Amino acid sequence: MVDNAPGTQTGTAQIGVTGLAVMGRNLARNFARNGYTVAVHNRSWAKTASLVEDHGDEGTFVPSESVEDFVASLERPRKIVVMVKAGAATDAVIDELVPLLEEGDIVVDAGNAHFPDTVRRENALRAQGLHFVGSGVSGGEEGALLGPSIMPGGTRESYESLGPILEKISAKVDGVPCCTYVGPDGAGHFVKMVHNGIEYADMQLIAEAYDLLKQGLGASAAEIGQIFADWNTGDLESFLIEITADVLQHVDAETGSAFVDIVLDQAEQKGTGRWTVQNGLDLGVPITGIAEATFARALSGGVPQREAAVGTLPAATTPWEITDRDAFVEDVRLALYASKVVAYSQGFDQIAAASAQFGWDIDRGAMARIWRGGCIIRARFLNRITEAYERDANLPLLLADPYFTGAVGNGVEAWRRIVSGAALHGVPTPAFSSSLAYYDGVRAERLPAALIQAQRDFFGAHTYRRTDREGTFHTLWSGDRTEQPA
Ligand SMILES: NC(=O)C1=CN([C@@H]2O[C@H](COP(=O)(O)OP(=O)(O)OC[C@H]3O[C@@H](n4cnc5c(N)ncnc54)[C@H](OP(=O)(O)O)[C@@H]3O)[C@@H](O)[C@H]2O)C=CC1
Ligand SMILES: O=C(CO)[C@H](O)[C@H](O)COP(=O)(O)O
Repeated sequence: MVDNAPGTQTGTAQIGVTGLAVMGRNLARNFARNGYTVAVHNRSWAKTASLVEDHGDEGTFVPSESVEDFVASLERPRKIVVMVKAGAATDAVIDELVPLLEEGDIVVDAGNAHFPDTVRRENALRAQGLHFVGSGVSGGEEGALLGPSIMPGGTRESYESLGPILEKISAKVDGVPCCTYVGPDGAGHFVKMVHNGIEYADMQLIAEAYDLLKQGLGASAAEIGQIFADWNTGDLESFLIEITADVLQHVDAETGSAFVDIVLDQAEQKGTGRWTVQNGLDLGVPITGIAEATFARALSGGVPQREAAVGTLPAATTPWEITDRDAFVEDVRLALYASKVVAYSQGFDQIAAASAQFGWDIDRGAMARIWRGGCIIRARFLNRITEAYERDANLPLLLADPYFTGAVGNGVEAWRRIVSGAALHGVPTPAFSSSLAYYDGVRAERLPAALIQAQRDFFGAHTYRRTDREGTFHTLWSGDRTEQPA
């Protein structure tokens, strides 16, 4: 049902959506299907018109051609979801909206904004008496329509009126909404950024598992697709494993080849993975799985370097002769699971570090809970992560939770066989390998970092601490080599 023609002003809409490309269009439909009267607007009229024409019967839409009419069509306090391209487009839309709004109105940026932008925008709107909610939304086109995972930040006060609406349209797992208040200003977009970083790691690990099965067993895409389908019935059950099985079994209509074999092997990105890695460096949190996944995309797209290397750099490997196919498949599965736990453990460390740095007080168990459904990284094992943080909300390392210690410990020998086999036989596994190196690093009783500290003190008088007493020291390396308190 369409409540008004463009240009009329009823002020009856309970929520508004501006930006009606794939995500905004489906979010608007989701609100309408859940019984809300939805004001809809897009910079160019065609998208608004086609939404109303194609889906006007799904609920009550109030379409507007101008921003002024759009704002006027909303009941107060207004709740406006902005779903446009991240960056300058979002600022442009906010700048247009703000002069038309009144104290207490809520602007929700549901795009993939970079969290420092969200902090800036929240400050600016708060100074004008408005609420600004930077909210992560994950689930793609289908999730937006059927129930995404929603990660709203901003003020708690804004969540009191906005939260119930967002919870209603979100995915549900065991009746629990995949939406909760994340924390002040940029917290929601930060959590969405880390979600995407983990998404990169998960996808890279799956791609490496596929490559291992392809190169190790010489298996076809369809055969590997069947292995992934089998894995999806166990601990690895997840949206990404499920779609991987589907993609690998898909045949290109034009050539009759496996679809994956005709796709150019250069992975692109819009940038959320890169932001996650940049932030990991800023916070000093080793998110090696996410970083390797991001760099692996960069390597795949490094055409001049790849052209210079292919056929030039010696492989110097012997063929990987696998005698027990089933045992190899099981080793890859265990290595994938263990590497995946490392990537999530590192991502949750990053959330904890940012939460402490920015005073966000993010509940990591709640984040795992709202990622169980609706989003791209939804997976059975997120239940286990939720349980781990319920056991200990301040868990310093997810890997050290007894469940994960056991699960990863169970696969560690398989993991070593796979990573060493891949190195011996020249199969690139950056995320599997770096995750195992992280595991061995974080569990080591003593690290060679001691030598780095000694070197730093030698060449730059950077000082060091001792294992046997408190204090900071410097050795007179170019003098008599006595030690002095620093
Ligand atoms: N696609 C996905 O799977 C997901 C996307 N997101 C995020 O959601 C947001 C929307 O994504 P998506 O639906 O894919 O659409 P796009 O990111 O392709 O953005 C297109 C929309 O932005 C509008 N727009 C662009 N520039 C401006 C501007 N200067 N002023 C006003 N409007 C502008 C367009 O209007 P017009 O029609 O007039 O050009 C259109 O409505 C993005 O921030 C994206 O990162 C989040 C999760 C998943
Ligand atoms: O936000 C998302 C899902 O939650 C998008 O799917 C994500 O932006 C895709 O990222 P990229 O294009 O960098 O692979």
